Amino acid sequence: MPAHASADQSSSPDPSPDPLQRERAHLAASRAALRAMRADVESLDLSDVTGNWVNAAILQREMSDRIKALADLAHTPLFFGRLDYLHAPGLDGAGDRRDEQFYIGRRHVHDGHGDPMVIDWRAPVSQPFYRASRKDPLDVGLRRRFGYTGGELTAYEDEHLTDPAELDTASALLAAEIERPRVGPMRDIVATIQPEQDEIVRADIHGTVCVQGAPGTGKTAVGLHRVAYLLYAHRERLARTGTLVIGPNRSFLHYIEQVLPALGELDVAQATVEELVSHVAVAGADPADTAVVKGDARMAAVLQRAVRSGIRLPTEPCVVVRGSRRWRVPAYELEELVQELMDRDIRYGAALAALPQRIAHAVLVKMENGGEAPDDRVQDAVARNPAVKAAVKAAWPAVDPAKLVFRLLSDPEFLAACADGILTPDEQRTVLWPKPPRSLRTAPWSLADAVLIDEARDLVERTHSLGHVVLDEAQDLSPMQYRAVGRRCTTGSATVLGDIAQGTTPWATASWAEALEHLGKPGSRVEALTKTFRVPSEVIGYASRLLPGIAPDLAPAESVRESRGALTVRRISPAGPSPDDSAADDSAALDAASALTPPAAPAALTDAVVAACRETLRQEGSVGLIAADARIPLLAAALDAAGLPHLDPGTETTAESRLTLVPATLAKGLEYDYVVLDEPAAIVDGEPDRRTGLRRLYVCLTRPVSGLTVLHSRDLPAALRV
Ligand SMILES: Nc1ncnc2c1ncn2[C@@H]1O[C@H](COP(=O)(O)OP(=O)(O)OP(=O)(O)O)[C@@H](O)[C@H]1O
Repeated sequence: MPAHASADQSSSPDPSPDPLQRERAHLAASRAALRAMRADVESLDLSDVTGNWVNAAILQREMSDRIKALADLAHTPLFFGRLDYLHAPGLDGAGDRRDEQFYIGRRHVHDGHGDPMVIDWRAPVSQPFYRASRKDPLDVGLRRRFGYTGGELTAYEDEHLTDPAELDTASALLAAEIERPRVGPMRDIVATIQPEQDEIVRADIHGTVCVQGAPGTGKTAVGLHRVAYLLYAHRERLARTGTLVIGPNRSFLHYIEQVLPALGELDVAQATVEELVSHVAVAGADPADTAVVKGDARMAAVLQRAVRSGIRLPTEPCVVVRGSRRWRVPAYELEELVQELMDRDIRYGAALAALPQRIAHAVLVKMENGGEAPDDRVQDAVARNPAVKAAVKAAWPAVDPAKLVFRLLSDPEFLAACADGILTPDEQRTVLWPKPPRSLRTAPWSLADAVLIDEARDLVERTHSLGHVVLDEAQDLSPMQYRAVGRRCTTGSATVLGDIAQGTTPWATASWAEALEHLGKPGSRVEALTKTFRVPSEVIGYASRLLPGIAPDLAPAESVRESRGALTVRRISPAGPSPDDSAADDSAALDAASALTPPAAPAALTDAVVAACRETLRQEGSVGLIAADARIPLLAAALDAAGLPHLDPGTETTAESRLTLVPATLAKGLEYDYVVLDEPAAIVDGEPDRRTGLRRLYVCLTRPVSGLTVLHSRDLPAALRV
């Protein structure tokens, strides 16, 4: 692929013979056009068009969003690619210009005549930028990628896809983008989306897509670009129905929250599962075995019974007195009405709202038979009659979801009645609170309890469903949590992203087929991403040694990074680092030696970790010190004592502050140029079982982009010793 980086600075009249100058001229003209578009919007006078203040406020907001979207961000290139078609393509998305050359960028820019200067990356005409290949050029003669330095267009790279003489070489610009040091929040990848990723980004909105991807294969990036794509392709529909991105915790959401705004999409909600089900304040945590049972899909059946447990078939008639007359609906007729509602597949609350109307209707029929001519207003009045209300209350009592779950968890007899044949007696004992709380307010609600309440709420009243939901780190959800997410997209679709090998909850899913079933999207397609953009080969090779033990069905990822990455595994003896301490394979010998020596004093390890952080900070980019949660306070104090400022994972790294101290349980989804990993054995021990511990370690080992330093005083897990 011919690459060009230098410009001929000659001042020849436009069009310049130097292609780079011509491209710069197009960039300057596009920027001017964007400024003009923005000025147009800013100068619109809304005073005539807005009939009332509500409309005015809405329009004003739309306008200010549009003005924001039209900002020319100095460090975000306006276009990053060019496609020269062999023939004029279908004009969909390209305005009415009958040209074969298109500049591809983050947003659409047109000139004063309405002719496109830059085409949105999501338009159909841009798609071949991501998909065209020598094998299938998709009518593209030339694909040009642009390189920028500090907002200046400084290079370009050409691929003549139909030229058999041109060699197929790797893109240096793509490699540079992948290798670029990471500081600050996650950034978009629009310029370098890969074909297999693009397939997922542009998948049809009607279907749910599940992506199994190894660490760093771009699952999160793909999910976010997919939302941006869907908002472009189905803007009106999704503006009505809404989109939501669900992530594992706030630090993670903070890390990704800039990506969609950078793509011009400001209106996407982001939440954790906990936030979705925040009907009660979560104050407690369940022991693992309790959480597993509470998260089991069988709990849905228990709740179904519990919600309906108060229904009673009437045995008394309902007598309505109106004026001087009494109307009597006999018990058998009421029973039929209740039975019919029980048989129908409608929400408990909808049936509760329908029953008084049904009874009132029965009264009205009797009135008509008695020679009266009642209208709808009479029916409403009868439905509100105290006798009808009392009959409804006796047959179909209102259900408060939180109270219901409270009762289930504190009343063994009620639980036994609802769980009979569904949960074993042992399981029932497991879910009961050891000491029933006094009141709803003082109950030690756990996240699993909040999910149960959410399920009960949905049985009473249908949960609002969105147009599209992206669920990241999906492997960690319990079946009941999948159901909670699933009911938020019953009428829409979902993008489910995860990695079975990174499942670190006791209820983590064993298979995507099962997860999709619980989500209510059985049989959805599952795609695999296997090329890691983050983790260098040396490091992914090392971490993948854990795979046979933690997810035997998964193949190791392949790294697309140019740099093999630096991997150092060092045992710290009580006296300090061992003399020979550079490469991974040293650890086996060192481990063998350690059988004779007592475990290293933690102080020596901590000193070595602080020294490694200081050393690593000499290089450009971000540094993450990842350690077992229990070791965080000690390490924080040691870093403070050494005068090394450090951040929490939720805080953005900046050029001045590049070191983040990361508890192992918060490392998921994050990445750093360099990772210093403290005492793997402590990370494994931090989890309730060994497999989960090793999975947590796998997550931690796969956070670095360029280098990994593992420091340990205790033995490494066997798979990592050789
Ligand atoms: N096509 C691409 N071009 C350039 N960079 C990419 C591309 N795809 C992914 N990346 C980069 O690779 C890194 C990992 O991506 P991402 O975090 O989305 O992976 P992931 O699969 O969600 O990882 P994990 O499972 O570890 O959470 C990010 O820095 C992302 O920007």
